[in-house]
Amino acid sequence: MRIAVLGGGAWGTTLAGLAAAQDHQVRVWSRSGALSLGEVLAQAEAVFSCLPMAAVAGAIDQVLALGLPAGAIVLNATKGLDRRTARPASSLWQARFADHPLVVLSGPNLAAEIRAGLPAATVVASADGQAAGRIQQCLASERFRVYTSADWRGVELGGVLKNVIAIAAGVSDGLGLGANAKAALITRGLAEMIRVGTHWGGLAETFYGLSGLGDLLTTCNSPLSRNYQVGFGLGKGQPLEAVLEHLQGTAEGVATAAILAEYARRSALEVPITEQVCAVLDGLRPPTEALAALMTRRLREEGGG
Ligand SMILES: NC(=O)C1=CN([C@@H]2O[C@H](COP(=O)(O)OP(=O)(O)OC[C@H]3O[C@@H](n4cnc5c(N)ncnc54)[C@H](OP(=O)(O)O)[C@@H]3O)[C@@H](O)[C@H]2O)C=CC1
Ligand SMILES: O=C(CO)COP(=O)(O)O
Repeated sequence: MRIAVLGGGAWGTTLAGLAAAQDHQVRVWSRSGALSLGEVLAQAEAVFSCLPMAAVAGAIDQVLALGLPAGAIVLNATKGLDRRTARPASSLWQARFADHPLVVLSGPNLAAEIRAGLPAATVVASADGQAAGRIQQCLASERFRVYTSADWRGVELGGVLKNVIAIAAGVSDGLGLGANAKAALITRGLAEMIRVGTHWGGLAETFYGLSGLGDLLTTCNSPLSRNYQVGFGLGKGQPLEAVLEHLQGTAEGVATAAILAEYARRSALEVPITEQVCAVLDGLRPPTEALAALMTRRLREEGGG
């Protein structure tokens, strides 16, 4: 396949490497790269969008102005929410490229581990099963196992929503709260992800798969995760600005938490962990008080809803 990769960061270069290793023709567009967007898009059969969320709307405008080859598959690998619409990145692509098959790729995929040749699995999801199958064939290898799914909303939202819980898990470890606390946080975080994800049209069962629970476990447990690193720094008492200054790359959960909390307030959705993550990110509450607020919530029955 001829593949255009948008974004020369950690994830773009990693996906480009996986596709190139399967002998596909890959061209990467990044602002500092040698190729223009027009050169990268020319004759592309698939466009892999691996940009940070903040860059997606602008990139879509530029791609629209240049035009996409007919039938080219749009694959979204961004894990974030759009500040203006509170929708995930694939919605922005879908709104402007309705004639193109849309696929989302999401899973427990820390780029650094994949680049080091460690094994990983992911999910490619689409309403167009043929398009998902083409991407599956394109990327699958002995080191990268690719599953398909029809629940593209749920698959994408798993990757988006777990970033907020990963910040909370980092805070928990930064405070030294132990394994019991973190297990509780991850489990109740998954319930929160399912509450929001099903509200937005994902299937509950998808969140128990690789793109939900799988990615949640990876990012809540690995110091390689940028979102976890943000939380860990906050838990250690550092201000957000200082943590972000030293962070290598994008931590989408910081913006996602604020966008989700605002949306949840307007929609009467219960997102207690996200609310506390926001309060800590905004410097309104120290992590120990956020913990106390979660521990002293109204007592209730366990359950996802
Ligand atoms: N890293 C990972 O392990 C994974 C990341 N993701 C997701 O992929 C997305 C990208 O993450 P990642 O690659 O890690 O991020 P990085 O911070 O490593 O790289 C971001 C890339 O996007 C380019 N970029 C930044 N701003 C703009 C802009 N305004 N216009 C055009 N290009 C821009 C960057 O700059 P430049 O053009 O200067 O090169 C860089 O090439 C995120 O949504 C993340 O959640 C998903 C799975 C795994
Ligand atoms: O999404 C990821 C792994 O699946 C990457 O996580 P971070 O963005 O937190 O580094």
